[in-house]
Amino acid sequence: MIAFQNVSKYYEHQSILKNITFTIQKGEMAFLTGPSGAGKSTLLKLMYLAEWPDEGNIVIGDFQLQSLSPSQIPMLRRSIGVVFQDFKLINTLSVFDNVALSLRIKGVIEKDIKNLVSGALKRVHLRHLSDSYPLILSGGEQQRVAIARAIVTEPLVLLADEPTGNLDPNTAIDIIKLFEEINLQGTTIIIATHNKELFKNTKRRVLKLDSGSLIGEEVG
Ligand SMILES: Nc1ncnc2c1ncn2[C@@H]1O[C@H](COP(=O)(O)OP(=O)(O)OP(=O)(O)O)[C@@H](O)[C@H]1O
Repeated sequence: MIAFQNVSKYYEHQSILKNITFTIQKGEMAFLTGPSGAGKSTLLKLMYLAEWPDEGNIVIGDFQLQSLSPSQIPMLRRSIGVVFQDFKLINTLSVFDNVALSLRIKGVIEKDIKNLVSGALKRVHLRHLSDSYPLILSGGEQQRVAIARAIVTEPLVLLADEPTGNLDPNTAIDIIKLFEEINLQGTTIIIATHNKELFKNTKRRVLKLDSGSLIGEEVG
């Protein structure tokens, strides 16, 4: 499903990711861990095309990144959902409208938007907050809205970059349980975190990154 083959990335001639090779199976939920500055965010950025590799090959589903045509780039971006530490919600839009935004940009008709957004909010257990605005929600609730926004387009892959970094430990575990539920419904998920507590006892693969190199993997 996802394959990195000898991928390297440089910023200003400095090597940030070094010869990275790994695969993630379709339907897998895996963690990517390592200390601050190890390159976790950069590695995720290569998957959602915020950055491009300088060397090596990346395959995501049916897409080979090195031979993507310009018209395939938006198609690939649409098949990947991303969740960030700071939620990145639009505070002047309601929960419903935050989740609906990408569908509206795509031109989906309002009747379908209503069904899709309700479905996504149900999956994150937030339907009752549909008309609320982000700033009155707790951090955990805001992250659930961000997750609903990421899954409303039914992406093949959901990427999460330190998704619990702004949350207290119990809320963080609840968010990981939510990812588990979403994964059970078939979405491939990769969660980048430096927080070992998140993958302890999950029995999920944990890829370990240090100073830009994959130094091994373990089972959480
Ligand atoms: N746009 C950029 N230009 C130059 N250097 C960058 C850029 N983005 C990241 N870096 C450097 O690349 C290295 C890896 O950064 P990255 O954010 O991928 O690490 P990380 O493991 O996600 O760290 P953290 O957990 O602190 O977010 C760091 O040394 C960082 O300073």
